[in-house]
Amino acid sequence: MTVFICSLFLPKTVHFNLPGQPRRTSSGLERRTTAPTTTKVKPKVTIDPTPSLFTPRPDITPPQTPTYEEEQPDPFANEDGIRVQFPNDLGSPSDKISTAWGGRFNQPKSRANSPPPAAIAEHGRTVEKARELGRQGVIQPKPLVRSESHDRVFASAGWKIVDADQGNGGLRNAADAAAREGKLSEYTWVGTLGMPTDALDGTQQKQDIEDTMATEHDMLTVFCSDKDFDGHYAHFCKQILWPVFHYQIPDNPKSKAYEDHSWKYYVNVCQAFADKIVKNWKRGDVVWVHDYHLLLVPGMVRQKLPEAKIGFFLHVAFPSSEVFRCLAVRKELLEGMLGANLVGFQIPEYTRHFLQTCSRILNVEATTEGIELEDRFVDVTDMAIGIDPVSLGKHRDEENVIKWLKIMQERYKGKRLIVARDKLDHVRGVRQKLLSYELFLNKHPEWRGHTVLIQVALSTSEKSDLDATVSDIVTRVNSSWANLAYQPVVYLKQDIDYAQYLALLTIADALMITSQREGMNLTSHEYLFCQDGSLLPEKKHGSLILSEFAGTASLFNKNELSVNPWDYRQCAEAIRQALEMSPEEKKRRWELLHGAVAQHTGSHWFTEFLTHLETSYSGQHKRDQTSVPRLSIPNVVGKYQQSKRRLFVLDYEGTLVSWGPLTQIIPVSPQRTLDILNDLLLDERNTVYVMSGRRPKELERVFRRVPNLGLIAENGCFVKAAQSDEWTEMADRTQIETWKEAVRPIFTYFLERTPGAEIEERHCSFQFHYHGAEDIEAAARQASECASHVNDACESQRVHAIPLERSIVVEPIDWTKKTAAKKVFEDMSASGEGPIDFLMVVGDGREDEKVFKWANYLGEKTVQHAVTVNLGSRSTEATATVTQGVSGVLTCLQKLAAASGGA
Ligand SMILES: O=P(O)(O)OC[C@H]1O[C@H](O[C@H]2O[C@H](CO)[C@@H](O)[C@H](O)[C@H]2O)[C@H](O)[C@@H](O)[C@@H]1O
Repeated sequence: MTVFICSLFLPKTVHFNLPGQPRRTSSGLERRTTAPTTTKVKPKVTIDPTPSLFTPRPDITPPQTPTYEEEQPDPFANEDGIRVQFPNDLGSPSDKISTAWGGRFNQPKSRANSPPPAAIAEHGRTVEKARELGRQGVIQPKPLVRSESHDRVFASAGWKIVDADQGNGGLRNAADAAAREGKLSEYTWVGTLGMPTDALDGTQQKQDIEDTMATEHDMLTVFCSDKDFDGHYAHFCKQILWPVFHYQIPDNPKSKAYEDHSWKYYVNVCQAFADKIVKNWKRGDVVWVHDYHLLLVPGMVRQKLPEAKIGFFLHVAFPSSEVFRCLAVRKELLEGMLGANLVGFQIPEYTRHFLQTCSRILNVEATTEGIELEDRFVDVTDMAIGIDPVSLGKHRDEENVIKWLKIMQERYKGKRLIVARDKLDHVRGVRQKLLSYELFLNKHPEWRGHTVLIQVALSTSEKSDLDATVSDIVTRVNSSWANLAYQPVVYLKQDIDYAQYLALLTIADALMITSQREGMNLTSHEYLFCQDGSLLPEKKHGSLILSEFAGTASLFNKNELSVNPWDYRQCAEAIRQALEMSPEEKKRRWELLHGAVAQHTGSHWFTEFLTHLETSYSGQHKRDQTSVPRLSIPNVVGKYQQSKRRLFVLDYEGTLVSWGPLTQIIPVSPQRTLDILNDLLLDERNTVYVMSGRRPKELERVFRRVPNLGLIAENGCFVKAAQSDEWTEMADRTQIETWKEAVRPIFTYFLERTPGAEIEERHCSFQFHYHGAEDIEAAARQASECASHVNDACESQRVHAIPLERSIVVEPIDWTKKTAAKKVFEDMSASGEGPIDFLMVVGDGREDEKVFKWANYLGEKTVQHAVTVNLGSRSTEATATVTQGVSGVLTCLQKLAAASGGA
């Protein structure tokens, strides 16, 4: 069994050694597909000449920026040649995000802009459209900078597989840790190389790269055209999904979240992933798809492989349904995700949002466990990712980190340091942080000259005014309070290497995260780890200032200094608190925070998800109609004859008679049904209950000619015991009346806006029917809105609105067919007439599933023979099915009644 870990970027990519260009020399041999061109003497090239802030002292030599004059070790690899996975939330330090895709000198350039996007070309308005988009801030593909000779150079260049600097470091670290701990044996990554590949089309080299990735690195390479990748990643992911998932509200005039041509590229890339998976999948394999880049993949794979075990995990936030519903392709995205057997989120808030969004937009039933689709159930859960303390510990103790610590100790002697490393995009809240720091210095003159904010800011492809705004604030703060010996803000608009990063986290007095939204934030975990005092005992247990909008906050129980990044006063106060907190208080908080980090490791997350997926899959698989065996009548007859006390719980419409809409006058029960029930009741060992959504009076009328029959009405809210004329109201009347008062005006409101719809009120439920509506589609939208309103308004009242076929029903959560059946069973068991040793439940609907589940879980000790039978087409908890519908059920009951005589 192989686990396919599907993520947009593979952990490895290709480095080309071009003539006259620096040679990269991390692990792996250089390969050459075609004959090498003559290599001239290589000029000395220095990459990434990070200007140092720190004045080197003769006695302390800072680690040098590596050059490529000679074969150099990978500057980001450790001694074993293993490349360090840099901070989980941001990617590698060498990853200049703006130039990452198609911008590296040692990888081909993109053909993305040639020809122009179809939608633009089709309208014949290329220039005009481009200008218009430009005015709106949309980044258009840059002019083509490659040529045929460019392609030839790459096609004949030597190449090697190297560790990639793009992608989700948290995921990779978690997979590595799980594998190291022996919890993950066979796995294969599926992803792209994170570089343009059009230039390699038709070359042997492309095939060789694909083969090497597969055979030597267990990685399946997904190739897509540069145009598809660019439209998918730079546009649809970055301009539409990323902002919307992080609450950059599309109503904002600057929002780019409109429906545009990039959707089709998103579809194409997802399809390329799905095709690759389908081609390589074998029965029993697990497909685990990651993050917002690949939302459609689970659905696409499910279409081709209905049996596949598919998990999906969203690493970023999932917004409230009010924000998500602004996406033009909202349905498609949700349906794509629901192709999985298990959908996972970082924290409960995102899970809640997703369940609510599905219920509102897709009009499906959402329970706390997941989503009930027509033909299957999708489990939904949350489990927070974490870091890998073992490998982090190793890196933290490396010589380079210690060197940098010394440098910084010297440079910032006597200063208190607040540190941060963020992507410079709006959602990370760097602007808010700087403004809060400015306010802090204004309010607390005593801290001027003694505190420094070190902000590392990584550029992004997002061209925005944010860059300028942030630089202005930095200049303003520095010009207000700096002097020759002091600079209050050190602002690095570039990345730092891994050793510097770990040194920064170790020497800090506080880490400040002010994300406006963030899926998780593992930088804070790494910081807490580095604050254990093992390298710098005098700098330990530093404070964590953390936005309440970062997913991580939900793990920390407010032991961090929790802030709302928009509340500058609160943030400024948190800085003061962090700096002035007593050592005891810092220690107390750190221990609790560190405990949470140690408990939620990446490896734990990884294995927990796969275990949950296994359970979800087997549960769901068991319920798939095709895998539930046909009811064997001889077998049931055998059990029936062995038993002394029997209970039958039989659904009415759809099971004992053909189904009729609840609003219609109840059909007269066919004589055959009544006769069979009477035959069954001739045997004194039998007790028979019929359960229905109908009102008590209706059931009484229908079954008046079946004396001694027990009845369960209104889906479990009323029970009439067999041999009794009295109804017992199971539900709490006051509670019912209270929520009905809240629901009534909501129903009336939507009724007025849905011509042709009608409301049906029962004792314990309300139903909004729209099968007679003039415009069914509009009515379905109104009904789903109505259900959301009811669910919001009555959240605390133990009632829920559920979409049904052309209606929604609002009914209590605590009284169901299951609770009624259970009560009947318990009362009979307590009656002193001996245990029930035969229980048969037959039904066809959603409500009956709960009864099946209850009956199956009773176990042999409680009831020797429990038979649960489903005759619907849905996935089911029942242990058997009948395929001939009502007639099949009646035949079975008839045979049982006949078998009584022979007992
Ligand atoms: O920038 P992208 O290539 O689109 O990827 C988005 C980010 O993905 C990763 O971060 C996300 O996952 C982290 C681990 O689960 C989580 O802590 C974080 O909040 C998420 O945003 C990746 O680590 C980042 O570098 C990417 O920017």
